[in-house]
Amino acid sequence: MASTTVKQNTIRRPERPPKEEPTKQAWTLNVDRLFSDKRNNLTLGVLMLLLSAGLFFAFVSYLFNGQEDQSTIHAAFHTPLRETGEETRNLLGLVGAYIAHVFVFRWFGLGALGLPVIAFLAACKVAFGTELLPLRRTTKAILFLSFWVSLLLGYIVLVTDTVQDYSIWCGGLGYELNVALYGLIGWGNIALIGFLLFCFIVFFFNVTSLRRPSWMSMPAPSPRPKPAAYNDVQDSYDAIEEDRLPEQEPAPEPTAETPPVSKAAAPADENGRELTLHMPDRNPRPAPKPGSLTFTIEDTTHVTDDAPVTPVFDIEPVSDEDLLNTHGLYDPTLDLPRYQFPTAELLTDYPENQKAQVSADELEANKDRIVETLQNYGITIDHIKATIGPTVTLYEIVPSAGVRISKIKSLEDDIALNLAALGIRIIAPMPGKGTIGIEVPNKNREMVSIRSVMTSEKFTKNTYELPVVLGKTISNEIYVADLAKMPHLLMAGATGQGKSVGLNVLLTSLIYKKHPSQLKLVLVDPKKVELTLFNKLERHFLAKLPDSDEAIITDTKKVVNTLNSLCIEMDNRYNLLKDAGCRNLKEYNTKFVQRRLSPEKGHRFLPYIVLIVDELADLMMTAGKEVEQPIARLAQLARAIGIHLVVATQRPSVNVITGLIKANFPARLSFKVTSKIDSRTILDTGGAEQLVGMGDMLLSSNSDIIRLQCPFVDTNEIEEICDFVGNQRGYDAAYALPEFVGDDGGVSDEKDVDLENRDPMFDEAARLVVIHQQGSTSLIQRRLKLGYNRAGRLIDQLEAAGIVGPFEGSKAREVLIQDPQDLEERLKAMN
Ligand SMILES: Nc1ncnc2c1ncn2[C@@H]1O[C@H](COP(=O)(O)OP(=O)(O)OP(=O)(O)O)[C@@H](O)[C@H]1O
Repeated sequence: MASTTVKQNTIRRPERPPKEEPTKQAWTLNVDRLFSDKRNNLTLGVLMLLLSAGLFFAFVSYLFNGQEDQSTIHAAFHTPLRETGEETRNLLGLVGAYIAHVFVFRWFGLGALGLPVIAFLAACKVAFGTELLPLRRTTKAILFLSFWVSLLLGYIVLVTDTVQDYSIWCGGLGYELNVALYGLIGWGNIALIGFLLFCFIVFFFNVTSLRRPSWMSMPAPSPRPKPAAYNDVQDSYDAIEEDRLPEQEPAPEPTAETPPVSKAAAPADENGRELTLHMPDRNPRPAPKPGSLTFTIEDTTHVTDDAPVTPVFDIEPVSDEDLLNTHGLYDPTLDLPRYQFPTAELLTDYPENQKAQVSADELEANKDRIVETLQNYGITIDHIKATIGPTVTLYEIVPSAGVRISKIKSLEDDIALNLAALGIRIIAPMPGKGTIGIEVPNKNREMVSIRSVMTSEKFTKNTYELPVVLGKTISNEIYVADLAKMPHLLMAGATGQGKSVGLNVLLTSLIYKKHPSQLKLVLVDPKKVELTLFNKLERHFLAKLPDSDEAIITDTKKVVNTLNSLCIEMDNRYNLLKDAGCRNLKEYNTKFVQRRLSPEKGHRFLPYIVLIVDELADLMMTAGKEVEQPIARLAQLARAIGIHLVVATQRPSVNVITGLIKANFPARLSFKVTSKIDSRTILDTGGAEQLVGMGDMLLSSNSDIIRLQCPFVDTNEIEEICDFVGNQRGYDAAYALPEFVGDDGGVSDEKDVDLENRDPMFDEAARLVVIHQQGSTSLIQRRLKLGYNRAGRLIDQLEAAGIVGPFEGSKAREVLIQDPQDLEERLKAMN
């Protein structure tokens, strides 16, 4: 018998991470929570309202009584406060007088009145969540004007030598600056003050050119009634507004120097830059809100009384840089600016004693048995080392020189028998190391809580595109993968081994890391009960077919339609990427964020779409090829455009995981399966049948196989998370996938459309598609702010009226009328 020499037994216990200190992140979360409580907002808002009113009265009162109060304020520090207070004439007493003295007398004079206005607007926003005027922009304007008014009044006070009487009106700032400048440039002061105002207008309103206004060169045309059609066109063009930009940046009110221009549609030129169409407007009305609106003064010399009233389009390109300078980077999260990410507190904090408890005796006994067993088969060992994982302990052995690895592998069953434990897995050799690994399940295993992984730095600081926590490795490291890189995941496992928990963990990771504007989930659940809790995320994270009532797809027929609809979405996205000259979604979105892609050309921020199928076997049984083909197609092509698939099954047999599907899912994950054959089907190797269940799993990616313990997330934790997200303000509806007309038909036939009973928005929709030369439902939906169904009905009516062509799959419908004037005639005839 060969002698066994164990030179050194190293038993390493993984270090416990120190208990986490309350971090800065936790503090931020608390502050976020504070402001997510509407009662706090209301209280703070009302306090701010009172403050703004107080400032206003104090300032106005000071403008009139300030001079008398000045002596009281100076005396306040030398005489008892009560007496001084009684002498104060300010409506808000001594405190009001003092604050006003600083803001009005020392700084801005009359301009200080801007301050209570800013406070009032901010208070309305905090208390009622509404912006009477866009806060940031108005604040900038008011601050400038406060300073400028102080400067102008300072100049007037200086040149009229009335500082004794009127110094309060200009404030110290305006006066002193004028005094300083007067010594240097004398009368040039006023030119400088005027120039300051000019600079402000140029930058604030993004003025790029000064054109000669029409009233300088020709007499004003005599008033003449406009034909009805012209008015209609005008109204509906005005209704067609930029979707988002105006919400952030409102229009300047028209001034005397800037006759209002009505903004027609804004298509893009060949270079993808935005074009603004201006129409002469004879009835001055408030200017439309700007998206790409430029400060342009129209020359209407070509419009004479006799000329037919045809809208004249003046095309003014707005460069990407202008847009970027005016609006900054596009921020998709502004769709839901108040969205709060779910917090760690929603997850259960399990006590420490749930950690793996492997005693020294257990380790020693296992080691002795391994050594003994191997000895029985004539295998000698140089060295053995144990690493305790959450579920299993890995014994790494270095066999003596000359021992064949295949020999050890063939003894797998015997060693397992000797160790009297299920789930022995032998890894011979350990990849990248010259050792052989024997994994032995722990008697008491550790339950890896989802909270422990979600709060780990590895996850919180992770910057992957789609980070998913998969579990803990054998050496207790948290394993986070990037679903975007995987790029799809196939999951298998016999029933009750942890698949559903695994899917929940994956979804939780994504929801914890992504804003609803960045991620959409398509959930397919033929078992009908597994994913129901996620229903509450419908208006935040879910995507569905336009005509579908349920956000979670359970019906096989609908699954087929959804998969095909995703294929259309994929094709649409490829077209957008091609048009933008980008290779993948990340590049495309970066370009869009930098405002280098025009929404008018159909470009939009593209969220990631993750399709989750819980139970492929069911679908393959009922729909076979109808399901297999779109899944394979998506898996093959969709990686670059941000559509990722996670497909789970409890039956990893070859008629479910077909060659076609398998070939396109490089990353595969297996929980415990019932046979070695199943393990081979999913992982191309045995081992998964040896797992010990309850989330014990093997991940195969890039030809490596890693054993992981999946974290545990309970149903009530999922419920808490979904409530937390679902109770926040979301989108109006789930993300609409493109319509797909299956065999059963999805869009109504032309003959069903009753043109006598047209939608009230019919004319507007017609003008929109003609101006854009794009017959797309989503264009109508976006621009006219309609639901998908109504926009779909409108496009059917437009088709029936011969304005757009028939449905063409992923492409927008052809528009059959090119000239807006022809359209007006057609509409008139219809009316
Ligand atoms: N990661 C885990 N940690 C601890 N226990 C787990 C883990 N995953 C699953 N379990 C236990 O196993 C049970 C079954 O898990 P799960 O429902 O996920 O199985 P499944 O594979 O989805 O089964 P089915 O296919 O029948 O739906 C859970 O109720 C839980 O008690």
